[in-house]
Amino acid sequence: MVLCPVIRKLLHKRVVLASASPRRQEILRQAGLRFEVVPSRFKETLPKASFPTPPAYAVETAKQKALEVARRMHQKDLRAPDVVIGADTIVAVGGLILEKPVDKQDAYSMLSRLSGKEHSVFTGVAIVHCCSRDGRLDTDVSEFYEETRVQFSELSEELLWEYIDSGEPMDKAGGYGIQALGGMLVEQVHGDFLNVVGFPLNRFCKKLAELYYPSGREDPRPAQSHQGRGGRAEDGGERTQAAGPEEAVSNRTGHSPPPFPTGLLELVDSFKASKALFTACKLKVFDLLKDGAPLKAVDVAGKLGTSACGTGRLLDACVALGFLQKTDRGYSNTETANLHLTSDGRVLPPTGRPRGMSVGRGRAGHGVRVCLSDPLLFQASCAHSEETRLGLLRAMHSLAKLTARHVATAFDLSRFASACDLGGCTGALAHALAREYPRLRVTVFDLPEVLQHVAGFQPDGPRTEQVSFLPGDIFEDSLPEADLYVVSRILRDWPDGKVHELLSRVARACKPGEATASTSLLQNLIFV
Ligand SMILES: Cc1cn([C@H]2C[C@H](O)[C@@H](COP(=O)(O)OP(=O)(O)OP(=O)(O)O)O2)c(=O)[nH]c1=O
Repeated sequence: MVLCPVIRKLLHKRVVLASASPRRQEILRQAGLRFEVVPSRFKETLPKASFPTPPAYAVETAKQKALEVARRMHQKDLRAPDVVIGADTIVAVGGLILEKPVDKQDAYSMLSRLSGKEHSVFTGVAIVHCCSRDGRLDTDVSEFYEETRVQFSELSEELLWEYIDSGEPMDKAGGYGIQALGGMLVEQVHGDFLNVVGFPLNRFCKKLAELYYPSGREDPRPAQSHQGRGGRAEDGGERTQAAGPEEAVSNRTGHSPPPFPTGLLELVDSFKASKALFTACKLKVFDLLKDGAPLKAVDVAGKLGTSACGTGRLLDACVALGFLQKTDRGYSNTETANLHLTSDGRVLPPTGRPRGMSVGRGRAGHGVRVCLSDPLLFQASCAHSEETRLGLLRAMHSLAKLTARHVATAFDLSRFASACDLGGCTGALAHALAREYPRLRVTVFDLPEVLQHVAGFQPDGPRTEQVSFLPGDIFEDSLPEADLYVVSRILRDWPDGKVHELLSRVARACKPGEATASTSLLQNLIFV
Protein backbone atom coordinates (compact mmCIF):
# COMPACT_ATOMS: atom_id res chain seq x y z
CA MET A 1 0.00 0.00 0.00
CA VAL A 2 1.26 3.48 -0.83
CA LEU A 3 -0.22 6.09 1.49
CA CYS A 4 1.98 8.91 0.27
CA PRO A 5 0.82 9.45 -3.33
CA VAL A 6 4.11 11.01 -4.31
CA ILE A 7 5.89 7.72 -3.58
CA ARG A 8 3.98 6.44 -6.62
CA LYS A 9 5.93 8.82 -8.76
CA LEU A 10 8.98 6.71 -8.05
CA LEU A 11 7.34 3.36 -8.75
CA HIS A 12 8.15 3.40 -12.44
CA LYS A 13 11.70 4.54 -11.87
CA ARG A 14 14.77 2.49 -11.07
CA VAL A 15 15.41 3.63 -7.52
CA VAL A 16 18.51 2.70 -5.55
CA LEU A 17 19.02 3.13 -1.83
CA ALA A 18 22.73 3.77 -1.30
CA SER A 19 22.68 2.44 2.23
CA ALA A 20 23.44 -0.76 4.10
CA SER A 21 21.30 0.36 7.03
CA PRO A 22 18.55 -2.23 7.59
CA ARG A 23 16.52 0.47 9.37
CA ARG A 24 16.48 2.71 6.30
CA GLN A 25 15.51 -0.20 4.08
CA GLU A 26 12.67 -1.12 6.41
CA ILE A 27 11.32 2.44 6.70
CA LEU A 28 11.28 2.99 2.94
CA ARG A 29 9.90 -0.45 2.20
CA GLN A 30 7.07 0.07 4.67
CA ALA A 31 6.28 3.32 2.86
CA GLY A 32 5.70 1.33 -0.33
CA LEU A 33 8.81 2.44 -2.18
CA ARG A 34 10.35 -0.12 -4.53
CA PHE A 35 14.12 0.06 -4.68
CA GLU A 36 17.35 -1.85 -5.01
CA VAL A 37 19.92 -1.68 -2.24
CA VAL A 38 23.48 -0.83 -3.23
CA PRO A 39 25.46 0.12 -0.10
CA SER A 40 27.78 3.05 -0.65
CA ARG A 41 31.54 2.59 -0.45
CA PHE A 42 32.11 6.25 0.31
CA LYS A 43 34.42 6.54 3.33
CA GLU A 44 32.80 8.70 5.96
CA THR A 45 35.92 10.72 6.63
CA LEU A 46 35.07 14.25 5.50
CA PRO A 47 36.89 16.79 7.72
CA LYS A 48 34.21 17.70 10.23
CA ALA A 49 35.88 20.96 11.22
CA SER A 50 35.47 22.30 7.69
CA PHE A 51 31.67 22.31 7.96
CA PRO A 52 29.90 25.30 9.51
CA THR A 53 27.37 23.09 11.33
CA PRO A 54 26.92 19.37 12.14
CA PRO A 55 23.95 18.97 9.74
CA ALA A 56 26.01 20.43 6.88
CA TYR A 57 28.43 17.55 7.45
CA ALA A 58 25.59 14.97 7.47
CA VAL A 59 24.10 16.36 4.25
CA GLU A 60 27.43 16.35 2.42
CA THR A 61 28.17 12.80 3.57
CA ALA A 62 24.71 11.68 2.41
CA LYS A 63 25.30 13.32 -0.95
CA GLN A 64 28.71 11.74 -1.41
CA LYS A 65 27.33 8.32 -0.46
CA ALA A 66 24.63 8.62 -3.13
CA LEU A 67 26.93 10.05 -5.80
CA GLU A 68 29.49 7.27 -5.25
CA VAL A 69 26.79 4.67 -5.95
CA ALA A 70 25.43 6.57 -8.97
CA ARG A 71 28.91 6.80 -10.51
CA ARG A 72 29.79 3.18 -9.77
CA MET A 73 26.55 1.90 -11.28
CA HIS A 74 26.96 4.16 -14.28
CA GLN A 75 30.51 2.89 -14.88
CA LYS A 76 29.48 -0.73 -14.43
CA ASP A 77 26.37 -0.77 -16.61
CA LEU A 78 26.85 2.43 -18.55
CA ARG A 79 23.35 3.01 -17.31
CA ALA A 80 22.82 4.77 -14.01
CA PRO A 81 19.64 4.24 -12.01
CA ASP A 82 17.00 6.96 -12.26
CA VAL A 83 17.19 7.95 -8.61
CA VAL A 84 19.75 7.25 -5.89
CA ILE A 85 18.92 8.00 -2.26
CA GLY A 86 21.68 8.51 0.28
CA ALA A 87 21.41 9.29 3.98
CA ASP A 88 23.67 9.92 6.93
CA THR A 89 22.67 10.03 10.59
CA ILE A 90 24.80 11.73 13.22
CA VAL A 91 24.39 12.68 16.85
CA ALA A 92 25.50 16.17 17.87
CA VAL A 93 26.14 17.20 21.46
CA GLY A 94 27.84 20.42 22.54
CA GLY A 95 29.13 21.07 19.00
CA LEU A 96 30.68 17.58 18.80
CA ILE A 97 29.64 15.11 16.08
CA LEU A 98 29.24 11.50 17.17
CA GLU A 99 29.07 8.76 14.55
CA LYS A 100 29.22 4.99 15.08
CA PRO A 101 31.51 3.96 17.94
CA VAL A 102 34.68 2.19 16.86
CA ASP A 103 34.81 -0.04 19.95
CA LYS A 104 33.20 -0.56 23.36
CA GLN A 105 35.33 2.10 25.03
CA ASP A 106 34.29 4.59 22.35
CA ALA A 107 30.63 3.60 22.90
CA TYR A 108 31.14 4.18 26.62
CA SER A 109 32.56 7.66 26.13
CA MET A 110 29.74 8.58 23.71
CA LEU A 111 26.97 7.32 25.97
CA SER A 112 28.42 8.94 29.09
CA ARG A 113 28.57 12.21 27.17
CA LEU A 114 24.86 11.86 26.37
CA SER A 115 23.82 10.81 29.90
CA GLY A 116 21.35 13.20 31.55
CA LYS A 117 21.49 15.67 28.63
CA GLU A 118 19.63 16.65 25.52
CA HIS A 119 21.31 16.10 22.17
CA SER A 120 20.33 16.45 18.52
CA VAL A 121 20.09 13.71 15.95
CA PHE A 122 20.52 14.94 12.38
CA THR A 123 19.88 12.87 9.31
CA GLY A 124 21.07 14.36 6.05
CA VAL A 125 19.37 13.02 2.93
CA ALA A 126 20.35 13.37 -0.71
CA ILE A 127 18.03 12.47 -3.59
CA VAL A 128 20.11 12.20 -6.73
CA HIS A 129 18.31 12.08 -10.08
CA CYS A 130 20.56 10.54 -12.71
CA CYS A 131 20.57 10.49 -16.45
CA SER A 132 23.12 8.66 -18.64
CA ARG A 133 23.53 10.12 -22.11
CA ASP A 134 26.28 9.41 -24.62
CA GLY A 135 28.24 7.59 -21.93
CA ARG A 136 28.08 10.61 -19.66
CA LEU A 137 26.40 10.81 -16.29
CA ASP A 138 24.25 13.82 -15.45
CA THR A 139 23.21 14.17 -11.83
CA ASP A 140 20.77 16.48 -10.15
CA VAL A 141 21.02 16.59 -6.37
CA SER A 142 18.27 17.58 -3.97
CA GLU A 143 19.22 17.55 -0.32
CA PHE A 144 17.84 18.34 3.10
CA TYR A 145 18.24 17.41 6.73
CA GLU A 146 15.98 16.83 9.68
CA GLU A 147 16.70 17.45 13.36
CA THR A 148 15.23 15.56 16.30
CA ARG A 149 16.11 16.45 19.88
CA VAL A 150 16.49 13.56 22.31
CA GLN A 151 16.72 13.84 26.11
CA PHE A 152 18.61 11.02 27.87
CA SER A 153 18.11 9.94 31.50
CA GLU A 154 21.03 9.87 33.89
CA LEU A 155 22.73 6.55 33.15
CA SER A 156 24.54 4.59 35.85
CA GLU A 157 27.88 2.91 35.06
CA GLU A 158 26.30 -0.47 35.50
CA LEU A 159 23.47 0.31 33.06
CA LEU A 160 25.89 1.77 30.53
CA TRP A 161 28.09 -1.31 30.48
CA GLU A 162 25.16 -3.67 30.43
CA TYR A 163 23.82 -1.82 27.41
CA ILE A 164 27.21 -1.77 25.68
CA ASP A 165 27.64 -5.49 26.32
CA SER A 166 24.35 -6.13 24.54
CA GLY A 167 26.20 -5.23 21.31
CA GLU A 168 23.44 -2.86 20.21
CA PRO A 169 25.46 0.40 20.18
CA MET A 170 28.11 -0.68 17.71
CA ASP A 171 26.42 0.05 14.36
CA LYS A 172 24.51 3.12 15.47
CA ALA A 173 25.33 6.82 15.53
CA GLY A 174 25.91 8.06 19.08
CA GLY A 175 26.14 4.45 20.25
CA TYR A 176 22.46 3.80 20.83
CA GLY A 177 19.36 2.52 19.05
CA ILE A 178 16.22 4.32 20.16
CA GLN A 179 14.06 1.69 18.43
CA ALA A 180 15.34 -1.17 20.59
CA LEU A 181 16.99 -1.51 24.02
CA GLY A 182 18.29 2.05 23.68
CA GLY A 183 14.72 3.28 23.99
CA MET A 184 15.07 2.65 27.73
CA LEU A 185 17.73 5.37 27.98
CA VAL A 186 15.50 8.02 26.44
CA GLU A 187 13.31 10.36 28.48
CA GLN A 188 11.88 12.59 25.74
CA VAL A 189 11.92 12.98 21.99
CA HIS A 190 11.10 16.21 20.19
CA GLY A 191 10.61 15.69 16.49
CA ASP A 192 10.47 12.85 14.00
CA PHE A 193 11.21 9.49 15.66
CA LEU A 194 12.08 7.82 12.33
CA ASN A 195 14.71 10.51 11.79
CA VAL A 196 16.56 9.14 14.84
CA VAL A 197 16.24 5.60 13.50
CA GLY A 198 17.98 6.71 10.30
CA PHE A 199 15.47 8.13 7.83
CA PRO A 200 13.16 11.17 8.10
CA LEU A 201 10.29 9.72 6.09
CA ASN A 202 7.92 12.66 6.57
CA ARG A 203 10.40 15.27 5.27
CA PHE A 204 11.41 12.90 2.49
CA CYS A 205 7.80 12.70 1.24
CA LYS A 206 7.48 16.47 1.47
CA LYS A 207 10.68 16.87 -0.51
CA LEU A 208 9.42 14.49 -3.18
CA ALA A 209 6.15 16.43 -3.33
CA GLU A 210 8.16 19.62 -3.81
CA LEU A 211 10.02 17.99 -6.67
CA TYR A 212 7.15 16.21 -8.34
CA TYR A 213 4.16 18.42 -7.52
CA PRO A 214 5.52 21.94 -7.76
CA SER A 215 3.27 24.67 -6.35
CA GLY A 216 0.93 22.01 -5.05
CA ARG A 217 -0.03 20.86 -8.57
CA GLU A 218 -0.97 17.19 -8.86
CA ASP A 219 1.30 16.95 -11.86
CA PRO A 220 4.27 14.68 -12.23
CA ARG A 221 6.34 17.34 -13.97
CA PRO A 222 8.79 18.96 -11.57
CA ALA A 223 9.15 22.65 -10.75
CA GLN A 224 11.13 25.15 -12.75
CA SER A 225 13.52 25.64 -9.88
CA HIS A 226 14.12 23.82 -6.64
CA GLN A 227 15.34 24.82 -3.27
CA GLY A 228 18.45 23.22 -1.88
CA ARG A 229 19.46 21.61 -5.16
CA GLY A 230 22.44 21.91 -7.32
CA GLY A 231 25.74 20.10 -7.09
CA ARG A 232 29.09 20.53 -8.67
CA ALA A 233 30.21 19.81 -12.19
CA GLU A 234 32.12 16.59 -11.86
CA ASP A 235 35.15 15.31 -13.64
CA GLY A 236 34.89 12.34 -15.96
CA GLY A 237 32.05 13.83 -17.96
CA GLU A 238 29.55 14.06 -15.14
CA ARG A 239 27.31 17.11 -15.24
CA THR A 240 24.93 18.27 -12.56
CA GLN A 241 21.69 19.83 -13.70
CA ALA A 242 20.07 22.90 -12.31
CA ALA A 243 16.80 21.62 -13.71
CA GLY A 244 14.51 18.94 -12.29
CA PRO A 245 14.49 15.30 -13.31
CA GLU A 246 11.95 15.46 -16.09
CA GLU A 247 12.17 19.17 -16.72
CA ALA A 248 15.74 18.52 -17.87
CA VAL A 249 14.25 16.59 -20.77
CA SER A 250 11.81 19.37 -21.67
CA ASN A 251 14.58 21.98 -21.64
CA ARG A 252 16.65 19.93 -24.01
CA THR A 253 13.93 19.65 -26.63
CA GLY A 254 12.48 23.12 -26.16
CA HIS A 255 8.92 21.69 -26.09
CA SER A 256 6.74 20.97 -23.13
CA PRO A 257 6.66 17.22 -22.70
CA PRO A 258 3.43 15.30 -23.28
CA PRO A 259 1.58 14.19 -20.16
CA PHE A 260 3.54 11.51 -18.45
CA PRO A 261 1.79 8.11 -18.76
CA THR A 262 2.27 7.26 -15.09
CA GLY A 263 -0.76 4.95 -14.86
CA LEU A 264 0.32 3.02 -17.92
CA LEU A 265 3.85 2.59 -16.65
CA GLU A 266 2.60 1.52 -13.25
CA LEU A 267 0.56 -1.20 -14.94
CA VAL A 268 3.55 -2.36 -16.95
CA ASP A 269 5.68 -2.39 -13.81
CA SER A 270 3.06 -4.25 -11.82
CA PHE A 271 3.01 -6.90 -14.52
CA LYS A 272 6.79 -7.24 -14.33
CA ALA A 273 6.62 -7.40 -10.55
CA SER A 274 3.96 -10.14 -10.68
CA LYS A 275 6.00 -12.09 -13.22
CA ALA A 276 9.05 -11.96 -10.95
CA LEU A 277 6.98 -13.09 -7.98
CA PHE A 278 5.30 -15.96 -9.83
CA THR A 279 8.60 -17.10 -11.29
CA ALA A 280 10.27 -17.11 -7.88
CA CYS A 281 7.35 -19.12 -6.45
CA LYS A 282 7.39 -21.55 -9.32
CA LEU A 283 11.12 -22.13 -8.86
CA LYS A 284 10.49 -22.58 -5.12
CA VAL A 285 12.99 -19.85 -4.25
CA PHE A 286 11.15 -19.03 -1.02
CA ASP A 287 11.05 -22.71 0.02
CA LEU A 288 14.77 -22.95 -0.55
CA LEU A 289 15.51 -19.89 1.57
CA LYS A 290 13.04 -20.66 4.32
CA ASP A 291 14.61 -20.80 7.78
CA GLY A 292 18.06 -21.55 6.39
CA ALA A 293 21.27 -19.56 6.30
CA PRO A 294 21.40 -16.86 3.60
CA LEU A 295 22.51 -18.11 0.18
CA LYS A 296 24.43 -16.34 -2.58
CA ALA A 297 22.82 -16.10 -6.03
CA VAL A 298 25.27 -18.63 -7.43
CA ASP A 299 24.35 -21.18 -4.73
CA VAL A 300 20.63 -20.63 -5.29
CA ALA A 301 21.22 -21.12 -9.02
CA GLY A 302 23.19 -24.33 -8.30
CA LYS A 303 20.38 -25.77 -6.21
CA LEU A 304 17.63 -24.76 -8.65
CA GLY A 305 19.55 -25.69 -11.79
CA THR A 306 19.12 -22.20 -13.21
CA SER A 307 21.60 -19.71 -14.66
CA ALA A 308 23.58 -17.73 -12.10
CA CYS A 309 23.10 -14.44 -13.91
CA GLY A 310 19.34 -14.75 -14.38
CA THR A 311 18.91 -16.01 -10.83
CA GLY A 312 20.84 -13.02 -9.49
CA ARG A 313 18.50 -10.69 -11.36
CA LEU A 314 15.41 -12.53 -10.14
CA LEU A 315 16.64 -12.46 -6.53
CA ASP A 316 17.42 -8.74 -6.77
CA ALA A 317 13.93 -8.11 -8.14
CA CYS A 318 12.52 -10.00 -5.14
CA VAL A 319 14.65 -7.83 -2.83
CA ALA A 320 13.22 -4.71 -4.45
CA LEU A 321 9.71 -6.10 -4.02
CA GLY A 322 10.35 -6.73 -0.33
CA PHE A 323 10.15 -10.54 -0.45
CA LEU A 324 13.87 -11.17 0.06
CA GLN A 325 16.57 -9.35 1.93
CA LYS A 326 20.15 -9.17 0.79
CA THR A 327 23.25 -8.88 2.96
CA ASP A 328 26.94 -9.65 2.43
CA ARG A 329 26.15 -13.26 3.38
CA GLY A 330 23.54 -13.64 0.65
CA TYR A 331 19.78 -13.67 0.20
CA SER A 332 17.18 -14.70 2.77
CA ASN A 333 13.40 -14.57 3.01
CA THR A 334 11.60 -11.63 4.58
CA GLU A 335 8.90 -12.44 7.11
CA THR A 336 6.22 -11.91 4.44
CA ALA A 337 7.85 -14.50 2.19
CA ASN A 338 8.22 -16.99 5.03
CA LEU A 339 4.58 -16.58 5.97
CA HIS A 340 2.86 -16.35 2.60
CA LEU A 341 5.11 -17.42 -0.25
CA THR A 342 6.44 -20.82 0.73
CA SER A 343 4.57 -23.89 -0.52
CA ASP A 344 2.80 -24.49 2.80
CA GLY A 345 1.36 -21.00 3.17
CA ARG A 346 1.27 -19.75 -0.38
CA VAL A 347 -1.34 -17.18 -1.35
CA LEU A 348 -0.71 -17.54 -5.08
CA PRO A 349 -1.97 -20.18 -7.49
CA PRO A 350 0.80 -22.68 -8.32
CA THR A 351 1.39 -21.56 -11.89
CA GLY A 352 3.99 -19.47 -13.63
CA ARG A 353 1.49 -16.78 -14.56
CA PRO A 354 -1.54 -15.17 -12.99
CA ARG A 355 -4.54 -17.34 -13.90
CA GLY A 356 -8.08 -16.37 -14.60
CA MET A 357 -7.27 -13.89 -17.37
CA SER A 358 -7.01 -16.08 -20.41
CA VAL A 359 -9.63 -18.71 -19.70
CA GLY A 360 -13.24 -18.48 -20.86
CA ARG A 361 -16.26 -18.08 -18.69
CA GLY A 362 -18.92 -20.71 -18.04
CA ARG A 363 -18.60 -24.26 -16.91
CA ALA A 364 -15.72 -26.54 -17.68
CA GLY A 365 -16.29 -29.39 -20.08
CA HIS A 366 -14.09 -31.81 -18.24
CA GLY A 367 -16.68 -33.52 -16.11
CA VAL A 368 -15.83 -31.19 -13.26
CA ARG A 369 -18.02 -28.18 -12.73
CA VAL A 370 -17.08 -24.83 -11.40
CA CYS A 371 -15.55 -24.17 -8.03
CA LEU A 372 -17.83 -21.69 -6.38
CA SER A 373 -15.06 -20.01 -4.48
CA ASP A 374 -13.17 -18.93 -7.54
CA PRO A 375 -14.80 -20.47 -10.55
CA LEU A 376 -12.31 -19.49 -13.20
CA LEU A 377 -9.31 -20.63 -11.26
CA PHE A 378 -10.69 -23.98 -10.29
CA GLN A 379 -12.24 -24.51 -13.69
CA ALA A 380 -8.90 -23.83 -15.36
CA SER A 381 -7.16 -26.17 -12.97
CA CYS A 382 -9.51 -29.04 -13.82
CA ALA A 383 -7.60 -29.64 -17.00
CA HIS A 384 -4.46 -30.04 -14.90
CA SER A 385 -3.16 -32.53 -12.40
CA GLU A 386 -4.54 -33.25 -8.98
CA GLU A 387 -1.45 -31.55 -7.61
CA THR A 388 -2.27 -28.33 -9.49
CA ARG A 389 -5.86 -28.41 -8.25
CA LEU A 390 -4.70 -28.92 -4.69
CA GLY A 391 -2.21 -26.10 -5.10
CA LEU A 392 -5.04 -23.81 -6.17
CA LEU A 393 -7.18 -24.81 -3.23
CA ARG A 394 -4.21 -24.22 -0.96
CA ALA A 395 -3.74 -20.73 -2.42
CA MET A 396 -7.45 -19.93 -2.03
CA HIS A 397 -7.43 -21.28 1.51
CA SER A 398 -4.38 -19.21 2.50
CA LEU A 399 -5.89 -16.05 0.98
CA ALA A 400 -9.24 -16.68 2.63
CA LYS A 401 -7.52 -17.25 6.00
CA LEU A 402 -5.74 -13.92 5.64
CA THR A 403 -8.94 -11.98 5.07
CA ALA A 404 -11.48 -14.11 6.95
CA ARG A 405 -11.36 -12.31 10.26
CA HIS A 406 -11.66 -8.90 8.63
CA VAL A 407 -14.64 -10.09 6.61
CA ALA A 408 -16.27 -11.72 9.63
CA THR A 409 -15.95 -8.56 11.70
CA ALA A 410 -16.84 -6.10 8.93
CA PHE A 411 -20.53 -6.51 9.78
CA ASP A 412 -22.31 -7.09 13.05
CA LEU A 413 -23.79 -10.54 12.39
CA SER A 414 -24.58 -11.32 16.02
CA ARG A 415 -28.35 -11.34 15.41
CA PHE A 416 -28.12 -14.38 13.11
CA ALA A 417 -28.33 -17.96 14.41
CA SER A 418 -27.47 -19.73 11.18
CA ALA A 419 -25.47 -18.86 8.08
CA CYS A 420 -24.71 -20.58 4.82
CA ASP A 421 -21.44 -19.78 3.07
CA LEU A 422 -22.22 -20.46 -0.59
CA GLY A 423 -19.05 -21.60 -2.30
CA GLY A 424 -17.33 -21.53 1.06
CA CYS A 425 -14.58 -23.85 -0.19
CA THR A 426 -12.31 -25.05 2.64
CA GLY A 427 -14.33 -23.26 5.32
CA ALA A 428 -11.78 -20.60 6.26
CA LEU A 429 -14.41 -17.86 6.43
CA ALA A 430 -16.94 -20.19 8.07
CA HIS A 431 -14.51 -20.91 10.92
CA ALA A 432 -13.75 -17.23 11.36
CA LEU A 433 -17.49 -16.51 11.55
CA ALA A 434 -17.91 -19.30 14.09
CA ARG A 435 -15.09 -17.88 16.20
CA GLU A 436 -16.50 -14.34 16.13
CA TYR A 437 -20.11 -15.40 16.75
CA PRO A 438 -20.16 -18.38 19.14
CA ARG A 439 -23.90 -19.01 18.73
CA LEU A 440 -23.78 -18.98 14.92
CA ARG A 441 -23.99 -22.28 13.01
CA VAL A 442 -22.39 -22.09 9.59
CA THR A 443 -22.97 -24.45 6.66
CA VAL A 444 -20.38 -24.43 3.90
CA PHE A 445 -22.10 -25.27 0.62
CA ASP A 446 -19.78 -26.17 -2.23
CA LEU A 447 -19.22 -28.72 -4.97
CA PRO A 448 -18.39 -32.28 -3.87
CA GLU A 449 -15.11 -32.19 -5.79
CA VAL A 450 -14.09 -29.21 -3.70
CA LEU A 451 -15.35 -30.49 -0.36
CA GLN A 452 -13.58 -33.84 -0.72
CA HIS A 453 -10.34 -31.99 0.03
CA VAL A 454 -11.56 -30.10 3.10
CA ALA A 455 -10.06 -32.51 5.65
CA GLY A 456 -6.58 -31.56 4.43
CA PHE A 457 -7.01 -27.88 5.33
CA GLN A 458 -6.57 -26.69 8.87
CA PRO A 459 -8.56 -23.58 9.83
CA ASP A 460 -6.97 -20.89 11.99
CA GLY A 461 -7.76 -22.16 15.49
CA PRO A 462 -9.51 -25.40 16.41
CA ARG A 463 -12.19 -27.01 14.25
CA THR A 464 -15.64 -26.50 15.68
CA GLU A 465 -18.94 -28.28 15.50
CA GLN A 466 -20.54 -24.94 14.63
CA VAL A 467 -19.25 -25.48 11.07
CA SER A 468 -20.61 -28.19 8.78
CA PHE A 469 -20.04 -28.94 5.09
CA LEU A 470 -22.75 -29.79 2.58
CA PRO A 471 -21.98 -30.81 -1.01
CA GLY A 472 -24.13 -29.30 -3.74
CA ASP A 473 -24.42 -27.03 -6.77
CA ILE A 474 -25.79 -23.55 -6.19
CA PHE A 475 -27.42 -23.49 -9.62
CA GLU A 476 -29.15 -26.86 -9.37
CA ASP A 477 -29.60 -28.06 -5.80
CA SER A 478 -31.81 -26.53 -3.15
CA LEU A 479 -29.93 -24.16 -0.95
CA PRO A 480 -29.69 -25.12 2.72
CA GLU A 481 -31.92 -23.15 5.06
CA ALA A 482 -30.19 -20.28 6.82
CA ASP A 483 -30.84 -16.84 8.29
CA LEU A 484 -27.86 -15.41 6.44
CA TYR A 485 -26.40 -16.34 3.05
CA VAL A 486 -22.80 -15.39 2.42
CA VAL A 487 -21.93 -15.13 -1.25
CA SER A 488 -18.35 -14.15 -0.64
CA ARG A 489 -16.28 -14.07 -3.86
CA ILE A 490 -18.71 -16.04 -6.01
CA LEU A 491 -20.53 -13.27 -7.83
CA ARG A 492 -17.73 -11.45 -9.54
CA ASP A 493 -16.76 -14.04 -12.13
CA TRP A 494 -20.20 -14.73 -13.59
CA PRO A 495 -21.92 -13.05 -16.52
CA ASP A 496 -24.80 -10.79 -15.45
CA GLY A 497 -27.47 -13.38 -16.34
CA LYS A 498 -25.83 -15.96 -14.11
CA VAL A 499 -25.46 -13.48 -11.26
CA HIS A 500 -29.13 -12.63 -11.58
CA GLU A 501 -30.10 -16.31 -11.53
CA LEU A 502 -27.90 -16.93 -8.51
CA LEU A 503 -29.19 -13.96 -6.54
CA SER A 504 -32.78 -14.88 -7.42
CA ARG A 505 -32.23 -18.38 -6.05
CA VAL A 506 -30.75 -16.93 -2.88
CA ALA A 507 -33.59 -14.41 -2.59
CA ARG A 508 -36.16 -17.20 -2.96
CA ALA A 509 -34.42 -19.20 -0.23
CA CYS A 510 -34.41 -16.23 2.13
CA LYS A 511 -37.11 -15.91 4.72
CA PRO A 512 -38.38 -12.38 5.45
CA GLY A 513 -35.86 -10.54 7.59
CA GLU A 514 -32.87 -12.52 6.34
CA ALA A 515 -29.76 -11.04 4.80
CA THR A 516 -27.19 -11.76 2.15
CA ALA A 517 -23.67 -10.53 2.70
CA SER A 518 -21.42 -10.24 -0.29
CA THR A 519 -17.75 -9.53 0.12
CA SER A 520 -14.76 -9.47 -2.10
CA LEU A 521 -11.12 -9.31 -1.14
CA LEU A 522 -10.99 -5.58 -1.55
CA GLN A 523 -14.46 -4.40 -0.73
CA ASN A 524 -17.22 -5.43 1.52
CA LEU A 525 -20.78 -4.85 0.38
CA ILE A 526 -23.90 -5.96 2.11
CA PHE A 527 -27.14 -6.48 0.27
CA VAL A 528 -30.11 -6.78 2.59
C1 LIG B 1 20.71 7.39 16.89
C2 LIG B 1 20.34 6.14 16.15
C3 LIG B 1 21.01 5.75 15.01
N1 LIG B 1 20.68 4.61 14.35
C4 LIG B 1 21.38 4.17 13.13
C5 LIG B 1 20.84 4.73 11.84
C6 LIG B 1 22.00 4.51 10.89
O1 LIG B 1 21.85 3.20 10.32
C7 LIG B 1 23.23 4.53 11.78
C8 LIG B 1 24.08 5.71 11.51
O2 LIG B 1 25.04 5.38 10.56
P1 LIG B 1 25.04 5.89 9.06
O3 LIG B 1 26.45 6.09 8.66
O4 LIG B 1 24.10 7.05 8.90
O5 LIG B 1 24.40 4.70 8.26
P2 LIG B 1 24.88 3.20 8.13
O6 LIG B 1 26.37 3.08 8.28
O7 LIG B 1 24.04 2.35 9.04
O8 LIG B 1 24.47 2.85 6.64
P3 LIG B 1 25.03 3.54 5.28
O9 LIG B 1 26.24 4.37 5.62
O10 LIG B 1 25.35 2.38 4.40
O11 LIG B 1 23.90 4.37 4.79
O12 LIG B 1 22.73 4.60 13.13
C9 LIG B 1 19.65 3.80 14.83
O13 LIG B 1 19.35 2.76 14.23
N2 LIG B 1 18.98 4.18 15.96
C10 LIG B 1 19.27 5.31 16.65
O14 LIG B 1 18.61 5.59 17.68
